[in-house]
Amino acid sequence: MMRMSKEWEKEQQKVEFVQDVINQKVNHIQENMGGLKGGIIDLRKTFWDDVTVNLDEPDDVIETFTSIKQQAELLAERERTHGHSYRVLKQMQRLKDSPFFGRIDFLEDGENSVESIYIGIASLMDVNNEEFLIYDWRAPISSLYYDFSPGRAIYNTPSGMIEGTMELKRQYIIKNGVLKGMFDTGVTIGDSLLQEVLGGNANTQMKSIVATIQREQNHIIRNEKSKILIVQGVAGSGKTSAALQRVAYLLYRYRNTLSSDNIMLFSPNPLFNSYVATVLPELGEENMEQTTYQQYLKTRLGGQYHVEDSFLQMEYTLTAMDETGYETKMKSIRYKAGLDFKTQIDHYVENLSKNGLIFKTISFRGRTVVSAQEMYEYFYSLDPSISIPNRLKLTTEWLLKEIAKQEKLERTKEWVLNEAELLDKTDYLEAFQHMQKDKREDEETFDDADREFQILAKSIVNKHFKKIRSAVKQNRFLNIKALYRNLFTLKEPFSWPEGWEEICDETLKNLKANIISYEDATPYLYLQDQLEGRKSNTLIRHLFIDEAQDYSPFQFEFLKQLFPHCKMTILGDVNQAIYAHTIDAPSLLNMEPEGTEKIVLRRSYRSTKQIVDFTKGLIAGGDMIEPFNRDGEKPVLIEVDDNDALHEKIEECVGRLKEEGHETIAIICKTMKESQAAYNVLKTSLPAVRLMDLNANSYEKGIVILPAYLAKGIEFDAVIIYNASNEQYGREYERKLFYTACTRAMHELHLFSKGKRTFFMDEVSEDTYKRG
Ligand SMILES: Nc1ncnc2c1ncn2[C@@H]1O[C@H](COP(=O)(O)OP(=O)(O)OP(=O)(O)O)[C@@H](O)[C@H]1O
Repeated sequence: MMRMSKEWEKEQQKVEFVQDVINQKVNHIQENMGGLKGGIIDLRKTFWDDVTVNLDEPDDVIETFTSIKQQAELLAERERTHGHSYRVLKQMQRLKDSPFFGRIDFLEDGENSVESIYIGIASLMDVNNEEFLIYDWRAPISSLYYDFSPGRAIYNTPSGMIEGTMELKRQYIIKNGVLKGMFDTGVTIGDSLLQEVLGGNANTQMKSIVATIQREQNHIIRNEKSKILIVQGVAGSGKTSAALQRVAYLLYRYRNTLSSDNIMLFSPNPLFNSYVATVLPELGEENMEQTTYQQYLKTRLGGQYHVEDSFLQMEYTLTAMDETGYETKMKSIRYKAGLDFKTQIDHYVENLSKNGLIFKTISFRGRTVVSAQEMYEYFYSLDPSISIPNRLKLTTEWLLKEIAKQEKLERTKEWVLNEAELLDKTDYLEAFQHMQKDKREDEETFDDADREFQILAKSIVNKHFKKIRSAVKQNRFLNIKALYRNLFTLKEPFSWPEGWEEICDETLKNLKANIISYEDATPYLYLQDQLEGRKSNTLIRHLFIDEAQDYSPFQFEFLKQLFPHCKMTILGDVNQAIYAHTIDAPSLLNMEPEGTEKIVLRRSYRSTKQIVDFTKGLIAGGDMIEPFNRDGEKPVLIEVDDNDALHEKIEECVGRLKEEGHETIAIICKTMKESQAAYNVLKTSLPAVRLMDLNANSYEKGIVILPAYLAKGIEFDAVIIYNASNEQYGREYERKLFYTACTRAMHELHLFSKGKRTFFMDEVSEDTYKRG
């Protein structure tokens, strides 16, 4: 660091100069906004003064409506302008604290002066709006900062490549307008700023990384060409970070055509959603839509079934080994995750195109309106070359007509008369208003009492039929439940997976009880969409799938169908695949459909070199993982004999970690069951400890106990593996879960084991950890 040198002073002056400009601009905006705000308040107060309300004649009504509309538009326009100024103001305020984080001096070929480019989280022009004082980190020229060290350098602009020489690359730490640190980067010097950033405490909210984006991450962030971008990145390599900065980049690059509503992120759990929620707002952008796959399944199936939670499925697969039916469930999970099952469904649908669809009779007050048999005949009388979804549409139209006929007949029935007598005041009034409206349309005069009854009858019957009509419009006359069930009674299935009969029994039993297993939910919806037509989402134009290794090939195909016109960014790590359906299954990270580009990230930034050296020994192919050079203590393994000793040692360890200033400490267990048991004991001696459960959707600093699958994607200053024994982690299948848990640690990793430690450590070199 070049403390207090001349350069330092010059840069501090630059900070102050920029702040001055910001202040002038802020004042200017605030003055304008003050007026605008006053205007809006006045307009709201006097809204009705300028509106002419007259509802006597139809023409007057139209006029009134137009006048209200005009006034509302005026208000909306002013509010929009106000909103925009407000956002700019916020941006300025953010810039003021830390106006820039980087600088490059660039001599473009053919030019004779070097230009100093300062880079920050947003652009800033000088007071005359002529020159850039700060360039947005997403501007084309800023990519030089991320892609090159001093020397020859090149960047891409919409009008072509620009080449030149970078003479200086400098990084800054500026807090509250004061320059705190400054580093010049030579070709061989490591990233000092990154050291500084990574050395700090873990946060309960993810931070933006714009000041230190690494070259390979920049390729992900700025990729524009690929329809599908696949990122295989080792634990802690910045996949999630890259994904979020990429969202910010796309919003900037396509700011006229793309908004945050057009971007969606599938994340691993609700906790993760809150963990990443502040990154984009910090960069001055709105958050994209966020959901979990589970949430999506629940939205679509929750009304009809009890949908098994993916985490409960995981809990079962990790704890129920001794229960009967366990092997069948595991086989079922694997088969239903695969593309063979998808092909099975495709064949089934093909056959259904000829015969075999199952319909539900529509009845009203115990009588049949249209029978299932009639529907069947109508459907299959249609031209077989028309697709099933289109034939269903025609059937819907036909059904609506049949229902309308029935509805008319119903109006003279006895029950209608009875119901009319029981109507309360509001229903009566409603019907009466209808009558008034009808009267105007219809010039003939009626005896009012007679007419009144007719109208009432119509309205009563209409009300009852409304439900039927809406059900028909939603294709509820098609019996998807029965059709899915039938897949498990097929005499000649396309493929016979191992244990098929037991799988069928198990599935049918669940469906009968209105339970849909996690592994059935996707195939079920896929079948439904094949029959009813795809419910594709056209609003979303960029889809991000984080922790993609956890998706089955079937789920991925399904997602592709749901978002057909989308560009996709798929990020994950094959070594963190923790679901039963991912064992031996081809991961979508290994797939390369057409238009795919794949980027591999090998460098791990989260953990110290010592932790990475240890964790890389836990998995096959770990050698390719490169630690970022940041030092810390070696991981510690402590083997104890019994529970009492285990808890005593853990308590001691937590005490020490707290003393050392670690703010987020996680005691990671294998399952929720184990977490609960650990919590019950530890809560007396460590009163501050908290248990994170499935419903947790945010976390705070302190000591938490949680199962590994909930710790996915997030990080802690220190991680304690609650029981790394061979008894607890004794199946090959749990290796990746164990690896995932250990890689959550930034600074310290402590493994406790009741009895002998897991065999996953057999291959780990003894010099990468200490025994305590
Ligand atoms: N270029 C960078 N500059 C600063 N910090 C970085 C950078 N890249 C990654 N990090 C930090 O490394 C940590 C891990 O990043 P992130 O969570 O994005 O990785 P990941 O690949 O999604 O991890 P995992 O798969 O293990 O969940 C975070 O603290 C992040 O801020």
